[in-house]
Amino acid sequence: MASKAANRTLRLALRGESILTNPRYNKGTGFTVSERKAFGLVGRLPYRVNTLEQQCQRAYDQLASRDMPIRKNTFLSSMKDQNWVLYYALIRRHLKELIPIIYTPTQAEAISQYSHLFRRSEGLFLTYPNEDSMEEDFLEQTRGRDLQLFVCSDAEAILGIGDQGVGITTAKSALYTLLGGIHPARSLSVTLDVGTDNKDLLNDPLYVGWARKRVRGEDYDRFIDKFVQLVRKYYPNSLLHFEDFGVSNAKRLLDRYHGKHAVFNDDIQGTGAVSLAAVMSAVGVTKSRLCDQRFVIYGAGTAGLGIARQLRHGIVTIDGIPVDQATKAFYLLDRYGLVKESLGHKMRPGQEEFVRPDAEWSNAATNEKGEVELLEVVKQIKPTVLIGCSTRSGAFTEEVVREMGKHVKRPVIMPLSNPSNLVEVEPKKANEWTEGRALLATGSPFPPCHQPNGKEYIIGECNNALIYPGLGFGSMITKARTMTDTMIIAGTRRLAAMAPALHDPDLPLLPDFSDAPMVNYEVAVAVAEQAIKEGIAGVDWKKEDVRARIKEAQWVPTYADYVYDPEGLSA
Ligand SMILES: NC(=O)C1=CN([C@@H]2O[C@H](COP(=O)(O)OP(=O)(O)OC[C@H]3O[C@@H](n4cnc5c(N)ncnc54)[C@H](O)[C@@H]3O)[C@@H](O)[C@H]2O)C=CC1
Ligand SMILES: CC(=O)C(=O)O
Ligand SMILES: [Mg+2]
Repeated sequence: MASKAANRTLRLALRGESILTNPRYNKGTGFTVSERKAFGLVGRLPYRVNTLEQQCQRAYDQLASRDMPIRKNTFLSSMKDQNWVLYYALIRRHLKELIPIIYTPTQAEAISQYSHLFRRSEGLFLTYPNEDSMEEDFLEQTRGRDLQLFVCSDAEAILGIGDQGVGITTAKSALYTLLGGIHPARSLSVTLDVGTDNKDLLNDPLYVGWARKRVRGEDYDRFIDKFVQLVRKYYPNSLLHFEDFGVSNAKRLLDRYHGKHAVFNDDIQGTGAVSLAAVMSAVGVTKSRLCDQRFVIYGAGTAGLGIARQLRHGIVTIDGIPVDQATKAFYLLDRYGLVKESLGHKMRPGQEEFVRPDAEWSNAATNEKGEVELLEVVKQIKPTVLIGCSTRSGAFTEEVVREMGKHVKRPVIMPLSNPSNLVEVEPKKANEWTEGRALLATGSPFPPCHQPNGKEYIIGECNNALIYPGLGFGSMITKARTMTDTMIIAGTRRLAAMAPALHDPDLPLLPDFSDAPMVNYEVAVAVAEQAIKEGIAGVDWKKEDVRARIKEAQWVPTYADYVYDPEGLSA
């Protein structure tokens, strides 16, 4: 891979053990003969110098000898603690195979066992009882660092596995580097530990987080705000990425800080964007428009509402339909069935935007609690698009899917819940129940299905990782003061334009994850161009220079040449 990084020379003040134990600079057997002499490593390493390629081969063989995905996950996480270049170079060489190991689905298991698998911590931990020393703790980990990205989580709604106390941000940061090209030293994962309501963790004597009930209300807001203000004070041009916050906080926090700092909620905006791209690709296949669709969204929480808003925004901006009219295309369901007026206080903030009038449902069949369930909504509405983000495994039953397939030639079915075992319907079944007509996309990777004509149908992976690293990089690189909806739409359109299904309806709705670095690069370019166009960028680049600037700024996992210099870098 040709890049500036390949030819860099770094002047380092570290020697001996201190360079070998620093994952940012360690090369292991990759240190050259002259580097070994300069850095006091001749007697500390076996004789043979390996190329990065050879190191990757050895690491891959070691990885392959581990049979269970979770064992591969822990192996890779140790490797990240030892040698960043090797870790990222190895995964880049086997992207499609290894992303499911370091991300969904295996990372869900790693997070749920975090306290038991614990070896070494990564990133910054800000814990509620240490609130008074937060600034000191923050500065201790960040002082002198050129940070551009903070990925934070309070771990209340990790993927679909719920409250995990501590978790996810390191995986999301790693994907920023792998797929977006962000220098791993420029991002920091931050755990905001405000306790947990997960009884298993509270009762686990090995739990490493703060074993108290979650702090909520004003105390919670003050704690989070203190952190956000530190980011704003010390890193005013950084991007603050929120991940897997609980449904009562995710949108609220995004709204609170939007416009004040460049903030991004991945579950709301990233998921909304990738889902809109998938649906744009599907309407390309069905030769219809976004505004022709009837959308049923099952699970109206953080992701479900984010998707509904983003799809609506797409209808408004792409098809030019007024927002009130666009809203009418959406039918949301949550724990209490269809979101309709009479739900009253059961409705959570945000759902009221999409509430259906009761009168529309006066003749609908209800369950014993008076709720209109999914099957009935599908019967009445005959949706063209069915999206799941409910964490309820198997919710798209055979009856539901067959009913949908009765009325629509190419039903678009997107069961997005992660990890894989929580998927609303296995793509293989949805494919079978619609005789191969369904246009499918899932949140986690699934094997291809077989069509009745014997052809393979590859399942597009509708995961925010296909777009958030590019959205984030495009915003950061241009020092955008805020992440605007129009920047997100620009990135989404660029992603949708790369959909394989646009060229052949038998191909997947979204690009393959093995192309995710290229896809995210294109997204970053689109976002950066838009930020410059809107006048909110902190750089004054010409549009025609954006591609080269981004390429040049991307970190690639190759070894730099090192020169010993007592005045050089030491961290
Ligand atoms: N593919 C992707 O890129 C993404 C997928 N997700 C997945 O979506 C799922 C939901 O995530 P969030 O929205 O963050 O969680 P959330 O907790 O905010 O939302 C889940 C919603 O589903 C509802 N729900 C639960 N059981 C239900 C049932 N039986 N019937 C109907 N609704 C039910 C809940 O009341 C809640 O409103 C998770 O599995 C997550 O991994 C989330 C973000 C991105
Ligand atoms: C992919 C993701 O962000 C989630 O499942 O929460
Ligand atoms: Mg998430």
